[in-house]
Amino acid sequence: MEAWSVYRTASASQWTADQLMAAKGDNRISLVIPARDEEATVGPIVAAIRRHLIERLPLVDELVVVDSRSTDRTAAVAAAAGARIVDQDELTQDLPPLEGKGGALWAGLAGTSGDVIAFVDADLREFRTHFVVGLLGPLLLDPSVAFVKGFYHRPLIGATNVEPDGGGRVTELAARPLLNLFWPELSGFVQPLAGEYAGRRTALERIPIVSGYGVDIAMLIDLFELVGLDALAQVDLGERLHRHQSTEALGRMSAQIILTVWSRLYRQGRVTTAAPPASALTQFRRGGAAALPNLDREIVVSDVSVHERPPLVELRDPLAGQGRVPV
Ligand SMILES: O=c1ccn([C@@H]2O[C@H](COP(=O)(O)OP(=O)(O)O)[C@@H](O)[C@H]2O)c(=O)[nH]1
Ligand SMILES: O=C(O)[C@@H](COP(=O)(O)O)O[C@H]1O[C@H](CO)[C@@H](O)[C@H](O)[C@H]1O
Repeated sequence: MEAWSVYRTASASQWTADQLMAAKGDNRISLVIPARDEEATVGPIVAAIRRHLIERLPLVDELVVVDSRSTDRTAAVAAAAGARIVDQDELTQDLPPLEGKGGALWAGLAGTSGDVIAFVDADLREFRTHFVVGLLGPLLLDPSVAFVKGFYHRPLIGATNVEPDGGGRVTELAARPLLNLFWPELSGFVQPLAGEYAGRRTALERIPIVSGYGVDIAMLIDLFELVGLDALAQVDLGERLHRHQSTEALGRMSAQIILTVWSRLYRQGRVTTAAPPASALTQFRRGGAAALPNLDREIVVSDVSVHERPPLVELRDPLAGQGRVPV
């Protein structure tokens, strides 16, 4: 891990957008922002990318916000700021639905044409475009890199205080331990669940896309299996501020991540089982109607199952997708 980290860890400050413009060549670059109910933050993110990375310098060729079944004005706000809107369900034709963030990312991949695709969350505060420049650097400067994850310090912004590195709770309590135990080669990734990453289409279209919040860890594991650790990299983007979900919501996210990890272990023959794991999560919420005697809590049961779509190349051409990807 240390050897990999030494030569595959970079900093966004190592290059500028102008340098990347010179290195871009014939590469077309798509930027995809998955967004569910992000009207409060998606506009400034889109506006900054359009202003600095499209209008001032045409580094980004395609800027898409995937409207992930939002119930607010996310699509209108993003369109007004200059993004093309893709509805999460418009491209699925007769495919079974793919829920949650994974479905949004699938729509972003299927609905764009760039040779390189970068993904940025829509709930970022104080977004700056060096996030995108940082992610693109290794891909435009090193043909042996297929996929780049961002990493950053992640303050946890509470109602009354800020915990400097308290963010990334599911990363620290679930994803990092699981990866260290079962894929120690990936233990060098500082933020394995980072929502900011970029990759070559030739790789991203040859892995399955997992639904919900399993998508990020599945992508890292599946790309590691497909292209190898040497083709993966990470870039320091400084600090990331975003909207935090409740502990209850992160419990559901964690369950999806654990089920996704289990599915990879099972697929690789590293675990066998007579009884597959359940897919319902029971949680207990203060207040609400007492559901059982002496249980002064509301019982909340959630379906935390994860599903996946086959690699895009296989959906287009059933015979494609064999073997490792030439990066
Ligand atoms: O069903 C979903 C859930 C999330 N997201 C988006 O995926 C990104 C990361 O999700 P979220 O912020 O909920 O995760 P967190 O950062 O809290 O772990 C955000 O841009 C969300 O708007 C989405 O497009 N569809
Ligand atoms: O890293 C994490 O633990 C979670 C939750 O972060 P916080 O504890 O709310 O800062 O956030 C990430 O995980 C999600 C699942 O992979 C990603 O979809 C998010 O983009 C990422 O922010």
